Amino acid sequence: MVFIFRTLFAARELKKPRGYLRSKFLDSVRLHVKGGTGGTGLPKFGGLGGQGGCVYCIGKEDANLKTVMTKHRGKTVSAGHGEDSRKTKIVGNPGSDVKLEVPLGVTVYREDGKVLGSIDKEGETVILARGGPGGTPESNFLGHHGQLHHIRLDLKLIADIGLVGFPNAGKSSLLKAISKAQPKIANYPFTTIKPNKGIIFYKDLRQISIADLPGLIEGAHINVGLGHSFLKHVERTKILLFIADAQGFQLSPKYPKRSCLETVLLLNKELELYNSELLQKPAILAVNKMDLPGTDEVLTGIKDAYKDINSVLDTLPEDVRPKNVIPFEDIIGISALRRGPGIQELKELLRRRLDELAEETDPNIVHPNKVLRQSRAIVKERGAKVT
Ligand SMILES: Nc1nc2c(ncn2[C@@H]2O[C@H](COP(=O)(O)OP(=O)(O)OP(=O)(O)O)[C@@H](O)[C@H]2O)c(=O)[nH]1
Repeated sequence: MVFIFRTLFAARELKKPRGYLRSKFLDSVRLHVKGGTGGTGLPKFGGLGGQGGCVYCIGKEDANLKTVMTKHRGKTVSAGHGEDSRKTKIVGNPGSDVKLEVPLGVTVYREDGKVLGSIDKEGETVILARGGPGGTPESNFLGHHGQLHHIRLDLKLIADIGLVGFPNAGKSSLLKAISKAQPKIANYPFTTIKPNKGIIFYKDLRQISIADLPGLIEGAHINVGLGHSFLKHVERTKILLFIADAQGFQLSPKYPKRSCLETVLLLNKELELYNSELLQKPAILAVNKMDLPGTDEVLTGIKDAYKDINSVLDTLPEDVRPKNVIPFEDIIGISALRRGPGIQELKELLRRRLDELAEETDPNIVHPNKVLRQSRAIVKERGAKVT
């Protein structure tokens, strides 16, 4: 009997979390960092102590937070102390700096929530803890301690396009169809449990990055499903690409079945509840699985609905209605499976829209969309004109 219990308990203890849940992706790391102490001066000769070294992070394209974590887990990352002043070396050498290589898209937060800086480009640096100054006559020749901080490195993927959709909509299939990424594809929700990033290559060597974010579901903003933990990655993308299953979505029999239009509005609502500023980003809607029967009518229905979406909203259940509806720049039908129809068109469209956006944000170019967006913002600010 005892043997049976022991064996059973041992088996339970040894059981590791399922492979697909053991994600290698880390998007937040906490560290304890300490700048070096300044060296002591030499009063007899007026010698100055060396400055303590700094701990800083530097942007590197292929770095990841997992490596930072494994290297420094449970330890204080400390820079070297400044050298004391000596008879033979009146000014002490500065302490050695410690450099942490971090991926692009990292924001550094201090323990009190203050943002120390962010890393968006290769080689960009942010000081995490400064070294203390060396001893001088003003400080009685005593070196000062370096800064000591608990910091958080928070990664938000930087991509040109952010792919958002409900589980099973075909995000991974689309990523695979238009880029060289190899995401996991399966016919059950939540196959994607970590963000995937792919690069779309064009014949003229142009490259566009696209991030596939794990499936959102109704209530993600209150942490239902995988919650909104991955929604932050949308913040640093330039264009949002919504993908919806033309057949609609039902998470399980206890949840209501949502039509394709309802899933799009629910996605809109989840983004709005997470951060309403996300709705200002240019957005494209791709209705997927157009190879299946009856989907042409669904696409036409959605295009018609978006011609006057506010009147359609009144006919829909209250729980799917967002306060502000995203004005999609394009609505396109695609079939992501086996690079079906619409994929090439979507690839070109993404490129065109990104180019237009770049022109819009260039202050030297007056682009019609820029004028339109600005006038929309003015109307919002001042309210509608009553005549
Ligand atoms: N018929 C058809 N099936 C598709 C198409 N695109 C994707 N699928 C199928 O839909 C299912 C889900 O596809 P995925 O690409 O894994 O969907 P996902 O949105 O990444 O799903 P999550 O990982 O759960 O977020 C798979 O069985 C795909 O084969 C399509 O264009 N046509």
